[in-house]
Amino acid sequence: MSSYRSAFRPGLFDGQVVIVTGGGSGIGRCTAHELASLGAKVALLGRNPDKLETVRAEIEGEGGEAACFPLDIREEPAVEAAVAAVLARFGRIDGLVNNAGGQFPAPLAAINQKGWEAVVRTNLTGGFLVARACFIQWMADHGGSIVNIVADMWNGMPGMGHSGAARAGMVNFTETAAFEWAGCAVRVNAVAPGWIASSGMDRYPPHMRDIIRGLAEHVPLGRLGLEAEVAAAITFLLSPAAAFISGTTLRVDGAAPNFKPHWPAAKGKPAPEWDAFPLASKPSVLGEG
Ligand SMILES: CCCCCCC/C=C/C(=O)SCCNC(=O)CCNC(=O)[C@H](O)C(C)(C)COP(=O)(O)OP(=O)(O)OC[C@H]1O[C@@H](n2cnc3c(N)ncnc32)[C@H](O)[C@@H]1OP(=O)(O)O
Ligand SMILES: NC(=O)C1=CN([C@@H]2O[C@H](COP(=O)(O)OP(=O)(O)OC[C@H]3O[C@@H](n4cnc5c(N)ncnc54)[C@H](OP(=O)(O)O)[C@@H]3O)[C@@H](O)[C@H]2O)C=CC1
Repeated sequence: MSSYRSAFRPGLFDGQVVIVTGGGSGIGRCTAHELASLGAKVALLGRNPDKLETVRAEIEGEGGEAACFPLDIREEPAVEAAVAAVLARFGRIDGLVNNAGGQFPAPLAAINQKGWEAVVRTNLTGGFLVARACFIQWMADHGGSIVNIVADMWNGMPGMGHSGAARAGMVNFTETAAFEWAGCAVRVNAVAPGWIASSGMDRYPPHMRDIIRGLAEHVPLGRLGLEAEVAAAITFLLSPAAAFISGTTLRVDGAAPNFKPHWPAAKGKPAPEWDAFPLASKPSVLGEG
């Protein structure tokens, strides 16, 4: 019996198979737990096999079913082989959570071609390759739902120019795929997290720690988001509740892009009303673990 307290009804994804890239940590791990708690069989994709295996064991320890498929999403043959392996193992693919991603912080002038391409391939090309493989190998004939995780980098993001460009590309890919693949009953949406207290926050260098700790002051809701709050948005978009939603990008950001400096954000980092995932990452940079 899963300890995950999903807002969605038990059994919602019974019999379904969902791929979660970047499923070995953070938002991907949390989403994998939520989907498994709702009955989905989860295919965990990521580079580090040990991280994937840990999450697989967690899910199976809670009564769910999962399997690991290590790969680098930037490598087309590996992506095609992993999707084929998911089909060989589970026999179908109903959903894809294109979550793997990340970047290194650097000003534009300090990013060389190799670095630019490493990040663009991670956050744009890789997502395209996984979506395309799922579409060609299964969804074109059987339908499905794809959720691409992007980032709240609207109007540019200093220090994240490579990632912001890739995420903008992924939003546009989402819009085009939603149209091209609609005739095959494939819905394609994106979720744009704002600042989320995930394991990812501990991957930034020490000189950024004070900046990260101060981010909540620029969020109208006065706090960072939870991994489970992103997972819930993803789960909604995968679910039948979103059957007429395709081509959209759902922001999960506490209204951060609406912040204006003449008006204070909510004070005191209010406790979330709903904390679905007791096992969520506790990023040390935020002093929570
Ligand atoms: C304002 C505060 C925070 C705001 C948060 C904004 C919202 C977003 C949040 C998140 O996304 S949380 C997720 C966090 N997780 C990560 O970011 C993952 C960590 N990053 C990585 O794993 C890697 O950077 C990568 C992006 C996946 C790329 O990995 P890869 O193994 O392919 O690359 P590398 O071999 O490490 O480097 C390749 C190449 O890139 C250049 N480069 C790398 N680091 C830097 C740097 N610090 N400055 C400039 N250039 C860099 C360089 O050309 C590297 O090649 P070599 O020189 O090593 O040959
Ligand atoms: N936390 C936040 O505030 C925000 C996060 N996001 C995005 O949400 C997503 C999840 O981030 P989060 O959980 O916070 O951070 P994590 O760093 O914990 O998760 C990123 C995951 O992506 C995987 N990954 C990265 N590159 C590759 C690759 N080339 N091939 C396969 N897997 C890869 C990593 O696995 P491995 O280590 O095995 O490679 C890791 O599990 C990312 O796309 C992130 O950029 C967007 C906005 C804000």
